[in-house]
Amino acid sequence: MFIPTNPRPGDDSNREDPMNTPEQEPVNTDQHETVNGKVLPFTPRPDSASNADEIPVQERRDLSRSDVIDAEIVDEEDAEQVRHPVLVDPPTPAKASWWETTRDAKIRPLLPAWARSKAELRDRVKWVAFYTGHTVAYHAVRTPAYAGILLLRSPRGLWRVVVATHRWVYDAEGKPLRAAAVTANEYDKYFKLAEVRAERIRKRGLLAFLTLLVAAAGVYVLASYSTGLAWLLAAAGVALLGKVGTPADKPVLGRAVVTSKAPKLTSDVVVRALAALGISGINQAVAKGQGITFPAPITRDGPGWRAEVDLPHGVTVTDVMERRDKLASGLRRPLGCVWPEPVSEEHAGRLVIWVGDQDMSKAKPATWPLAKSGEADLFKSVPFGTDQRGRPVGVDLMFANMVIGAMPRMGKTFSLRVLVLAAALDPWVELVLWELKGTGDLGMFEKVAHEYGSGADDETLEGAMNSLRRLYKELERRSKTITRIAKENRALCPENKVTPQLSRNRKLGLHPIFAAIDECQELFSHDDYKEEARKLAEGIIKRGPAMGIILVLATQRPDAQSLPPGVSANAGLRFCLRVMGQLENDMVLGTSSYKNGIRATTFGAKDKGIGYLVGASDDPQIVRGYYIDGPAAEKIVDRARALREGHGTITGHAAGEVVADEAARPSYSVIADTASVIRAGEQKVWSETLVDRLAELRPEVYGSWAELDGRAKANQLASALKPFGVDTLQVYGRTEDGKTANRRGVERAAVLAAADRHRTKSNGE
Ligand SMILES: Nc1ncnc2c1ncn2[C@@H]1O[C@H](COP(=O)(O)OP(=O)(O)OP(=O)(O)O)[C@@H](O)[C@H]1O
Repeated sequence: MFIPTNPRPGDDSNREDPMNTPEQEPVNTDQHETVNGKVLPFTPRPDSASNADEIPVQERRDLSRSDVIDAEIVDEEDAEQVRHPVLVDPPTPAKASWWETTRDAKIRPLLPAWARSKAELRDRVKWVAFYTGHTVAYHAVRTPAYAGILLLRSPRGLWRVVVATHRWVYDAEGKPLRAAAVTANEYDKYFKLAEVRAERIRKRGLLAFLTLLVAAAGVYVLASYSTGLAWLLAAAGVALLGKVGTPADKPVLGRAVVTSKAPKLTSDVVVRALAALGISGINQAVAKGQGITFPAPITRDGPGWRAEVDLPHGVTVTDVMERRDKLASGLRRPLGCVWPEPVSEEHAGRLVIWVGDQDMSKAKPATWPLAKSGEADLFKSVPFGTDQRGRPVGVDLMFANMVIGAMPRMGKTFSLRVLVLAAALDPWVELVLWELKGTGDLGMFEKVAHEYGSGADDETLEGAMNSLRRLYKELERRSKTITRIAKENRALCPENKVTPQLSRNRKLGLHPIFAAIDECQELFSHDDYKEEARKLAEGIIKRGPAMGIILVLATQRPDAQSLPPGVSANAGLRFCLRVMGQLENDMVLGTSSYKNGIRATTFGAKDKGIGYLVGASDDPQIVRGYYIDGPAAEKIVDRARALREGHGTITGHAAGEVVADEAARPSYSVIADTASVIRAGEQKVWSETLVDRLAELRPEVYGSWAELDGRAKANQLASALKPFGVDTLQVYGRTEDGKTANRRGVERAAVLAAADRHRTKSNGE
């Protein structure tokens, strides 16, 4: 299409009124023929343009009006440009070459998704093995019943065999033909058919007789050879006759596995369901018989069907997502099976509808990949749950904070527990855990937590506040350390934040800190603490991620009083299980989430542990957190404790210290610290080695010890441990360069026993 280059209003010099410019050059019509758009008659026709006076006045007015239809006024720079139209539509590009199109093409994977995922493949193999085993066992148990049924049905089978043989020998199939020949008085034909029949009876009779004879002789020979074989033959014969005598509608074998096949998803069903949503854009398009297209075939995808749909122009995926219940009704499937979602890399009208065979809440929960073995690394994604299709979903906790919100009893603590378990299985992570409901839901973590408290009383709240204060102060210390390192060696700290390498260097004290507060509303709505808690949490949530401090807040009352907006707005990860209203939904998932169709209000009472997870990937995901009950969590924590003992990272509460009030008490004890730095496999350790480790653990306390020489280090530790009843002794060992040496050291058992005594004493005080 062209833009007619109209003159500026009031610009007489450029005015292109045909009445005023009779001498104007005609436009080159050849150019019009070459373009692929609509040509506007923006100048007088060539044959008459040379003489405008020949155009009747009315026609000239019409022409000038038609010039501006569909047009846009553009600035012309000079009169020359006025005469030449400007192309609006770009010229049709030359066809892309094979090279260009294939280079941008989507490469389809060689193997289906289930064959590429180890977990899914293992799952399938397990299922096939279970299925086969179960089927065999099911039928084996019923063998006597099957034998009885076959025996009962064998006489009928024998009768059927006799009748069928008789009909075959006596040519029963030719009977209708012979009868027809008789009715039609076709004697020749009848005689021919009769001859054929006689011949058949002779041959078939002989064959039947010989077969019977051979079979009888065979059975007689085999039976006289062995009685066992005779019984076997008899049983096989009876079973065969029983099978023949079985009515078609009453099979002998029952069904070991009853499958309820989910209905197939077809394009008709999808279009019908979309048309029933009451979206005018879809309705208009469907009425015209166009508008909804399927860019890819509808396929099986995991345990369900996947349809990719291009919605009509102007209709967005959000329009559909916010009507999920209506879509489910249109598809005639339970709500928990229907999951519309956008495709972020495509346009806003590209919709994927995944329809599961089974309601998500009824599907068997997947096992947490770290449940039996393995360590976690918070610098990498940790397994959190599975999506609707059963695919694992992980979260990157490092450099993030998280908010978990839900109505009571919907799975908030269980979801938090999964994250704490992952953090516990990373031996370098310091755990700071406060459960302010007082039910002890996180009690199993006492063995590994640096700080722990459970309760709704003032003392526990004060403890939680102290933790926040400590973490807030820790931000300062860490930021100074990071700035110093970045100045000294940029390569060590390129992004001015904690790196895995820095976090492992215990001298720097930059190890990850995972702080979780369950039922955080107790702090944020407490009359005395709310202001300070808000300030501290906001500071930690904003600055903590870069410093390796992760704050996870869980609440069953996600409103402005319970979760200050400054805190919730800065959380990178959000998990919202069932909530009652738009306000709570947006509080946890972020402003406008509800409007955009991300609605945790659509979850039902049975959707425990299922929620919207935002921040873990480009698009919000529906995730069901792994289900790990109390006893299973206990076992995992035992493993985590052993792991931490091996790395010498049992500190604080787990090591028997009381770290509730930093200001009032010393936040360490040398016996607990010594116990924590002796590794699980070490029976005896040199004192100087322990002093070096203590200096790494708490540089501000033991740093000066590490500067002493070997003998002085041993003396220092000996006098520090003496009050706890731990004596030093001579220990044989090897130096770093492999030489044997006999130096002063301590016995692990003695240190652990003394630490235990100290802990009991402290708790009793
Ligand atoms: N991922 C899950 N899969 C299946 N069931 C779950 C899951 N998570 C939690 N549940 C069930 O939901 C129940 C409530 O969970 P949880 O104690 O975590 O709720 P909550 O939201 O913390 O409750 P409250 O607000 O009272 O603390 C559990 O007893 C458990 O049976």
